[in-house]
Amino acid sequence: MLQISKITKTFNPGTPNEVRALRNVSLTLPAGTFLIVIGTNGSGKSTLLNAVAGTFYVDAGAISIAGQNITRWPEHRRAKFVGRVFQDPFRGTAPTMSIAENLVLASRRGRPRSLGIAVHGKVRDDLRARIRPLNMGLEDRLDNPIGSLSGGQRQALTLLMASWLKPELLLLDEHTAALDPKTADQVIRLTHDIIEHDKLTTLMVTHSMQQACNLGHRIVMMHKGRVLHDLQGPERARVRPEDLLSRFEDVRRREQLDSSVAEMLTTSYV
Ligand SMILES: Nc1ncnc2c1ncn2[C@@H]1O[C@H](COP(=O)(O)OP(=O)(O)OP(=O)(O)O)[C@@H](O)[C@H]1O
Repeated sequence: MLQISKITKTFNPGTPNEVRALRNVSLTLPAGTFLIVIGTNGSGKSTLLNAVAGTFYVDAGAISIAGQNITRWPEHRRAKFVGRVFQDPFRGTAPTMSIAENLVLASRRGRPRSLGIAVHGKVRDDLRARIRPLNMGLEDRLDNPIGSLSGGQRQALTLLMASWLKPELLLLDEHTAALDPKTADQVIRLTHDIIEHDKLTTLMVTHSMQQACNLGHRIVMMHKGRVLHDLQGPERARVRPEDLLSRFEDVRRREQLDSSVAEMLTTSYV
């Protein structure tokens, strides 16, 4: 269960570069909920994920995971509960270490690193069995450095590693945006299978309305640091990509109207 209560985050407060990235955002995700986050550029989607992961502390409000208030926990302490995959396939893995070594480290998240990375015998067999379902032939390349893999192969492994220990929360930030369409589809199928199989509570940011409609249980649309729409139940079940696009169009029209009104007001006062 993830509970976000009235969180706010302002970057560069009191300066000309001030950005109110999150304004009083509240969300409750019962355990096992797969939430898709969509929204206009700069609406606060990544900031929301960063706030939950502990990249920074929020200015106000509270965040709890599995009943524990983690609002003031540093990022490394939250990492035990949170698995994460970024847009950039080059983040999240150690490029000079082998596939096997990376996987062993993922399987030990939150435990001392001084244990050494012995990868032989049964451990190798277990690793092979875990990565075979990716259907990328990586089970025969356990000793290859991760840096030698393609972006899609790396992203599939990063996803596997992030979900290895069945985290309380999985955060996916546009994790297929840098992949070609075929590889993106493959990683999305894998995403669906892992989340369904392990019933992981998940927040996934995407700009693809198709992905938003095909995946998950609930869709939140953000705009200017706020949750503008929260589609659940029958409303979520009915929604189509074109419906979501028309909601974006509404936002754009309202923005245009607001700026025209502001212009008119400014003009009439000069
Ligand atoms: N570390 C930071 N310092 C200053 N401003 C930031 C920082 N992180 C985000 N912002 C600003 O906060 C706002 C929200 O950014 P965020 O990255 O959360 O948007 P987003 O919805 O993920 O956008 P996009 O869809 O374009 O990736 C933006 O105006 C962004 O420039």
